[in-house]
Amino acid sequence: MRWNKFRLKTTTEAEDIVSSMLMDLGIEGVEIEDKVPLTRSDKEQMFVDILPETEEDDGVAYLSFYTEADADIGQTLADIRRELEEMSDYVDVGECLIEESQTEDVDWVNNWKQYFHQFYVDDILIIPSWEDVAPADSDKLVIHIDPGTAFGTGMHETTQLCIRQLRKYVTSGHKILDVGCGSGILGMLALKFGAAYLVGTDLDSCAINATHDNMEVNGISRERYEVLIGNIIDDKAIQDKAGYAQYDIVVANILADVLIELTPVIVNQMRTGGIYITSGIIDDKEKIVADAIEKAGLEVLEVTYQGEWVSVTARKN
Ligand SMILES: C[S@@+](CC[C@H](N)C(=O)[O-])C[C@H]1O[C@@H](n2cnc3c(N)ncnc32)[C@H](O)[C@@H]1O
Repeated sequence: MRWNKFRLKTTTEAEDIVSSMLMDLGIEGVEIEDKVPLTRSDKEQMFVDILPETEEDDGVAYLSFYTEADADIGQTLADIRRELEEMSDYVDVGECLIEESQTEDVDWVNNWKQYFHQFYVDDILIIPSWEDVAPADSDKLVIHIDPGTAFGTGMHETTQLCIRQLRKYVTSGHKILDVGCGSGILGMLALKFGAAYLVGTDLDSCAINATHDNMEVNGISRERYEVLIGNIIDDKAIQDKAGYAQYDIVVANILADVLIELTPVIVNQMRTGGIYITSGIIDDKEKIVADAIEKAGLEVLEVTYQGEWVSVTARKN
């Protein structure tokens, strides 16, 4: 099946109000292209720390939406033009040109799966939940994973750095806190390495279903873990739910700037002697993260590297 694509030229000033007008008229999703720099919270969700150089914001925004190729949207387009006309009395809606084109039917949510195949992190086999384990691998430590729309296939260098540190430091009976759990991959592996209980937390509500689904596929029962959604950095309710002075290991694979704010808070969740495993640190931010960790009273034990990414492991003495 093919789709019709409509691309409306407007302004960054009007993009939010025009998007919501399109949704009110029954358009189910709007793609926004503009040159407005990403906010800090955009970057945290997207896990990007260095951005390509972009052109300066010129105030122009393009809003695209799609309809089935045979849908008659003549009335909707007329309604959109009328609404834009009315809006132009109080906001600069720009040129309001609407270009129409045809596009392929691509399942954007699942398209990436064709590039995700089983792979090893040392001797751990990480396998998409839609692939089979070969008989020769049946004796291996296997993790089945489908991150859904959350982050965490295991392919990213920062995830692998954390996996190796968890393997090294988790011992039987440990209680683990996984901050920024995404697909649940790190907590799940910690449980496989012998941990007794896991609390995962993330800002992104997609992490809940992704973590539950992955735990189930890997045979981990709900009594062994829980997932909390919210920002543990400043949400006291999440901090209280996670509990204080009780984690043997806290793992956080999040961007450097978030780790700097997280560290002085999360130190309260750790028990004395507990280990803090961080990654998500691009190489030129190694020092500022290590400094923040020391400033929070932790002793840096190890710094490990993969590609341009860094992991810092520390202990609360
Ligand atoms: C790089 S992903 C890590 C996912 C997974 N743990 C892994 O290692 O593959 C970072 C995750 O941290 C989450 N995140 C960012 N800031 C956060 C915060 N303040 N509290 C909790 N989660 C946060 C993001 O939503 C994202 O899911």
